[in-house]
Amino acid sequence: MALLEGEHLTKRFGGVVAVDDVSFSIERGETVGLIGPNGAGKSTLFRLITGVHEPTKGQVTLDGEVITGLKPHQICHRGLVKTHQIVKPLEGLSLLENAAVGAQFGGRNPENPMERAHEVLEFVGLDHMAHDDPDELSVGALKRLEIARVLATDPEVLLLDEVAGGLDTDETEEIIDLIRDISDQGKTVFLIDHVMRALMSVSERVFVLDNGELIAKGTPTEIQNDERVIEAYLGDSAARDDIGTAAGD
Ligand SMILES: Nc1ncnc2c1ncn2[C@@H]1O[C@H](COP(=O)(O)OP(=O)(O)OP(=O)(O)O)[C@@H](O)[C@H]1O
Repeated sequence: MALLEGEHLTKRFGGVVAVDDVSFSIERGETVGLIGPNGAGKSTLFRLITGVHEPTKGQVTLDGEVITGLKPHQICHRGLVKTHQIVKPLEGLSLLENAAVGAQFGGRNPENPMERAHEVLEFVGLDHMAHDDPDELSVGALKRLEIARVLATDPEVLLLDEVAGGLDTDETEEIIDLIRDISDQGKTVFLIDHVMRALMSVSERVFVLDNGELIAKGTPTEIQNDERVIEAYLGDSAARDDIGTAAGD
């Protein structure tokens, strides 16, 4: 049975159909990438899954149970959590305290939040800075702190929203390795990223949204050679070049 399923998900904002009858399923332990041109509906689809938006139609099931209609914190307690695209650590709190807040309030096992916080900071390579102020962090370290924050909740499914965005080459490599480590722990990962090299190299399957519609699903190689996908990106030459380049990975 699929771990995460969307059935006929649709979201309208007035006259805009941001997500249009999208159905998908993701198996336990899979890493799946979600791509699409700007405005395709990727963030909206993630918000329908995490309970930030209610779908106009359709539903999401997690491990066979409908989660549509639940609040984001309730969905988090069921084991599905998303990183924020723009990382804003809690002001005045150390890295350790930021991660501990995730464990304490979002955690499925909230005992010993400080211990859990240390564990996840170590996992993302930041435990040596546990008592530092997040203000001092590089963009790459901030993204890793955000991943630590969600890992602290002990999720089964992680939705990663542009965790490779804005990173330099070395930081991108570190994030790719970190996503692989998360996947190696058996977690299920669904990620949006405009950094094609990162997304294509970690994803077992890729879904493509265009104008709210899911126009393709397949392995990275299938997606990079799919005519409809290439067509969808034709207006965006940088992304098209990225898709082509990533095909060599
Ligand atoms: N809260 C909202 N109210 C009204 N329209 C919205 C809202 N959120 C998204 N939209 C619209 O829905 C469409 C899909 O937007 P969305 O942000 O989901 O796309 P995206 O694929 O995540 O884009 P990007 O890659 O640029 O982040 C766009 O036309 C957007 O303007």
